Amino acid sequence: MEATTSRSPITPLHSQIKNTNLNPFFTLKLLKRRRKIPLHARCSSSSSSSGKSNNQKTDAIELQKLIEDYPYEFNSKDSPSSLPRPLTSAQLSNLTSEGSRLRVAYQGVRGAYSESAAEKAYPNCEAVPCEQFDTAFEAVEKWLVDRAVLPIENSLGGSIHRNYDLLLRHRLHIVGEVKLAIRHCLLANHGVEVKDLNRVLSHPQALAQCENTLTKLGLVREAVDDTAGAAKHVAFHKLMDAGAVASMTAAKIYGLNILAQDIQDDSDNVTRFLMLDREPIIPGIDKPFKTSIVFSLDEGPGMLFKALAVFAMRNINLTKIESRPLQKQALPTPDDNAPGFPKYFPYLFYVDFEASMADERAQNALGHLKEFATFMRVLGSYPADNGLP
Ligand SMILES: O=C(O)C(=O)C[C@]1(C(=O)O)C=C[C@@H](O)C=C1
Repeated sequence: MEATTSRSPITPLHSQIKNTNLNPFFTLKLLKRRRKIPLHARCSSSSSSSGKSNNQKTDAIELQKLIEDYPYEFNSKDSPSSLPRPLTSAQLSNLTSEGSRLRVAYQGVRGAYSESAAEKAYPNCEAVPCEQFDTAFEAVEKWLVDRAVLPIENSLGGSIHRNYDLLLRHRLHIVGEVKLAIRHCLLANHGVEVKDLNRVLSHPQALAQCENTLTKLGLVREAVDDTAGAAKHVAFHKLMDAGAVASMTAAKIYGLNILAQDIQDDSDNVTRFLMLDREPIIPGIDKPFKTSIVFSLDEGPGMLFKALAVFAMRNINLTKIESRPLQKQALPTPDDNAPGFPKYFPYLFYVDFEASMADERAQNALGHLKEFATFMRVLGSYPADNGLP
């Protein structure tokens, strides 16, 4: 799988994509151009005062190239020479063939477990690094990428709450899940031994998954955005007193030494990732499906019992239940004041159950739940990953 998967040479997508308000067609093409011109490099060179005229010239050339390549996107004000020209079928077929390789957003930098999960979920995809979870959601929403693959729970560390909140705030659909065995290593620069270490850097989930080992070693934990980012930092700054908890892949990429392998507290350390898309998939009954929903209830004795009974009475197995305090900023803005949206009950319940939305039992169960739930949304109905991680 490694050999067939190429990485995006662009620097991680960051929150600047908030300002991208282009139409999807143009954004897709602009992104292809960005692959050749790293975003950060372009920003920093044009902001430096020296060589300003050179930059202006480069910008002009860039704009001219854009006008030539994408005439349909510019009106006569932008391009004095011509009115927009319709797309030719050659341009369209080019786009289709180039676009056939799926671009998949993940959070972190190269070597993160999420990158491996993206590659497992979509073999031969182009994995696109994003700085934050929110950025990955937005990248899909704004058509910068085709899908996102994000962690949702780990067998040792539990739920990734941030992603539960983001699932509600954004309008993406869960179209699949993928489970990945997480095997952590303790990494350090060459020449550094375990006894030299005072501190260790990693993602908070990874630090939590290695709690016993790190406590035994007496290392101070420092949380960073992702495991591979920790490895990169240790290597880049040539730290001699700090190690990183990350994957073997990260060790190879950043040229670090592996001081210890499999340092997670339990050998069965598995993270479940969700595959997200702009459109839902059509649920089937040809293979085992799972459905994820979120709902809220009125306050009162036995309300949750009553809600869960709609599944039990139809012999539907629940695989996960998560309750999250209702946060104003986690609400999907357009529905904020929609009738029936929870105003008083302070919790949202996220439930995964083993049935497809094409299954009559699931439809009846949700119809029943809707009769008394104050809010309900189906987050996705998708094939279950029942294979070995
Ligand atoms: O830091 C990484 O490498 C990630 O991919 C993130 C992440 C997470 O968020 O849980 C993914 C899998 C592991 O459980 C540890 C960290």
